[in-house]
Amino acid sequence: MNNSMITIKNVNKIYDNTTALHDVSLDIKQGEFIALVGMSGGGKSTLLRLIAGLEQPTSGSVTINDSSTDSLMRVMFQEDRLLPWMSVLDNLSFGSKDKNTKAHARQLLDLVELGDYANHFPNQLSGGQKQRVALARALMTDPKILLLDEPLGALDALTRRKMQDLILDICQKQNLTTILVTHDVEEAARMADRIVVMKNSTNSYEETCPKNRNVGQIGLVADRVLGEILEEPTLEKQTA
Ligand SMILES: Nc1ncnc2c1ncn2[C@@H]1O[C@H](COP(=O)(O)OP(=O)(O)OP(=O)(O)O)[C@@H](O)[C@H]1O
Repeated sequence: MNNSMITIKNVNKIYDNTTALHDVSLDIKQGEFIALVGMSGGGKSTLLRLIAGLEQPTSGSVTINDSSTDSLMRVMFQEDRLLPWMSVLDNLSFGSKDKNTKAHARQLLDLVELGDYANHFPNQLSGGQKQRVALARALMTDPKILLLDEPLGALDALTRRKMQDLILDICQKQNLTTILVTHDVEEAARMADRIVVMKNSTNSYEETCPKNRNVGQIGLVADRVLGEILEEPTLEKQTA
């Protein structure tokens, strides 16, 4: 049985004179957690945008192997993108008066441990709390695919670590197919089933992470991945 959720086949994405993606192929299984890492400008966010359907490839194909609905996929960004004039609860339910919608929103706030903050406004929350609201909001439509574009980049190390555990726990329990773009190789090694390194706009290196890994294994995987990333010639060398 083919249980692949996302199939990316020979994708190229060219903007004017810039090749953002070159011959990228990737098969992502249902329930798999993928981390995309690599040098700045390597095409990570571009690939995420193509998967989200926000842009189209120049050539090649991105196929989502599920009956497409609007709620299939949700993206979470580095900025929380909450509406400042709405309470936390309304940010999830978009002000809906529907009892079921509100109950679902409250359930999700409990899930992200913010049950007591439903009536707060975004400016009354810490950065980590705002990102937890953003996570709860992303889950409102019961998506099957979660796309995470550096969602923890602005958080301090301790909050970041707690958010990593929370996201992992939710993704596992809800069997979400997840793609995380991150600059933090240790975060990738801690969270992902598979790490894909974008090198010269190509996904030329992959690392499968051991299950139930310990701290030592996380460190080893992170080191190897970092070594792969740093092998890439600098931008100056590429254009020379
Ligand atoms: N809309 C656009 N128009 C023109 N060029 C773009 C556009 N979006 C991305 N690019 C270029 O494509 C390349 C890949 O960009 P992308 O943002 O995908 O990289 P990234 O790996 O996510 O980088 P970072 O880690 O810095 O966020 C870069 O050279 C970038 O300048």
